Order: sequence, then C-alpha cells, then structure tokens
Amino acid sequence: MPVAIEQPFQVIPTLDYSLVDGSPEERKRFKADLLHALVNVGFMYLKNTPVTQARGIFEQVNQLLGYIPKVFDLPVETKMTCSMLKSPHFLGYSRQGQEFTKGARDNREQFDFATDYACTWKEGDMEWKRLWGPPLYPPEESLPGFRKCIVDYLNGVAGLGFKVVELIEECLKVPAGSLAQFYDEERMQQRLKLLKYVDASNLRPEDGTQGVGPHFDHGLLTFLLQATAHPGLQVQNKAGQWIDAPPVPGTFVVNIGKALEIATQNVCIATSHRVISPPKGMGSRYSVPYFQSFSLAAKVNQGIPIPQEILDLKRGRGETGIVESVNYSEYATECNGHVQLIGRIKSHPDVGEKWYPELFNELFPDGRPSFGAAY
Ligand SMILES: O=C(O)CCC(=O)C(=O)O
Ligand SMILES: [Fe+2]
Repeated sequence: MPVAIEQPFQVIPTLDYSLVDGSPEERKRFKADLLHALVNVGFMYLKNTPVTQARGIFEQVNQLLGYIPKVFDLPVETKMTCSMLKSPHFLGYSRQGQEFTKGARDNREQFDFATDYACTWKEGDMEWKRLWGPPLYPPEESLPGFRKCIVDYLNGVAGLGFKVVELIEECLKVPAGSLAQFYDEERMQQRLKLLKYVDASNLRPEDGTQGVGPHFDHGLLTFLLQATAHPGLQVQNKAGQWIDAPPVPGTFVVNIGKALEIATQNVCIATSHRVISPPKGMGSRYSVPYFQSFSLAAKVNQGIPIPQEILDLKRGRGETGIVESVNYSEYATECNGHVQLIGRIKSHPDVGEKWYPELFNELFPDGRPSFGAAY
C-alpha cells in the first residue's frame, strides 16, 4: 500500500500533558499526537505540565522569571566570579560573543548551570568523564535565593523529562526501559542555560543578527522555557523553510536531540533551529533551555529494537531536505560523552583550549578560530 507522504510542517503541534492522566481515550489521543510530533516535526509545545500549570512547582517558574533579569544585571565583575573559563565542566558564565555556532559568533550572554555532581575524573581517565562536575554560581549574597531557585527548577523539569521519556517508549511500542538503559544507574548530571539575547540596538553592524545559529541539540530532549514575549526562535522544516515558534505562556517548547534520534534508528527526528536577535527597541529576549542527557558513557549508534510498524512511519515522512545545521556525525563511532565534549569545545573554544589542549589542537590545528571553523 502506498504510504501518504507528510507535508512539511507549517505549525508546531501543541500537546496537552493533562491528557496523560485522563481517560484511556484521552491518553490514547495524547500518544497519537506525541508520535506525530516525534516522527514528523521533532518539536512540540507542551502545555498543562505539572511544572507549568498552577500546581506542582509553578511557583519556581515564577521565581525563576523574576530572577533572570536580575542575574544578568549583576555587575560584570560579579558575573565573572563564576566565569566558564574556570570550569573544565563548561559550567558558569559566558560573556556575549564568546560562543560560536557553525563558525559564526552568537549574540547571546549566558549562564550554564547543572544539577550538583562531584567530578569523578582523575588523571589518566577518558577526558569526557570530566564533563560532569560541580556548577559555578554567582556569590549567594549577590542574589540571595537564586541558587536554590535554579536547583528546584532543575529538579522539577528533570522529573517531567524522565516521565516524557517513558511516554516516548510507550508511543514507540518498545519495552519500558528501552531508552532508560542509556542512563547511569546512580546519579546523572542534567544542565540548563539562562540566555539573554540583546536587541539589535545593542549590537554593532558587524555583529549581525545571529542570536544562535542553526543547530541540532545534541542530547535526549530539550525543554525550553521562553521567558519573555519576544519572537525569534525558528524551526526548519524538511523543505528548508524557517517556521516561527513564538512564545506561548504556560508551555514548554520540547524538542528532540541527536542522541535520541540515533537511539531510535531515526524514527524520532532532531530538527534544526535558530534564534534571530530581537529587532531594535524590543529589549532583551530571555530563555531557559533544559537539556536532558543520556549517560556520558552511552553509545547510542546501534539504536534500540523498534517494531516494524513504527519503523515504517519513516517512509511516510519522506526525505528531509536541506538542513543548515551542525551534524554530530561523531555519534556513529563515539560515546555520548566524547561527542558532547567535541561540541562543547567547538562552542566555547577559549574554555576548550584551556582545559583540553590536546583535543583542542586536533579540532583546531590552526589555533583559536575567529570565524568559519567552529560549529
Ligand atoms: O533561546 C532559545 O529559544 C533556543 C536556544 C537553543 O536552541 C539552544 O541553546 O540550544
Ligand atoms: Fe537548541
């Protein structure tokens, strides 16, 4: 029987998480919507989650929204006390213009935070083991309560993330735990970024308008909180068109990372996305992506066994078109940690050069890039 080819998506589907705990019919509808989003879009809005609705840790989201402008407004010397240059784990503060995507400078300022984790790496171990380690925060007295707010928020979103992975297993009709086999048995470290994109009146003409360039997320799933009303996030469909993903209050934008794509034999798709700097006079855009990850040691290239009826959905999707993005081809041979380490060094070459000089030299034999070499 011929398979209907999906048209390139023009809108990002919205899923109602409250249906998960609804009647059997409602749960079935949720799973059908989720399967469509996983296979054909790679992006979705998720509303009515325990984190974003008026129960659960909703208060933490409100608190976080209040703290975000304040942490960026701290004096630069205070922010630099937790500079990412001090961290072999690529955690901490990065000034605007320190990060690259596909070789071009990103016009965004950011803090990378993570769940607490004691680094277990020691001299002689694989270098990627050093990626997970203690986060750096601004001094408590500079913004009392901020650290606790981030930790509570991280724990809340992480809980939601693990539940969504279980739902994905159900949708793909694979045994429970098929994806969870790529977790560590003990604790794992999960990360988020606080991002500030200044508007064009704060940029020089030569800075361009790249908030963040076209890229795939590397990991399992990303849960993005768009913290202001600014447009700017765009998602690329298989025809190569850039589709707007404007903020919708009370939702997360959830997207699939490359590791999940490969682990599911490309049934779930990672979709390229980018952010355009806000136009002049619109003020700064803030956002908070949470990146859920597999174990650093996980090798996902084999992919999990998936029933044929689900694999067949790939045919209905048709070929993907032009994709302007980084590709993470290293997953074919390397473990998750090594792929992530390469990505981090390419995104933050100054941090990579300091802490991973050998790998840095392999990736950048001509020295620190200005433009055109990095992701
Ligand atoms: O700021 C956003 O809306 C998206 C950020 C993003 O895609 C990323 O940091 O991976
Ligand atoms: Fe992203």
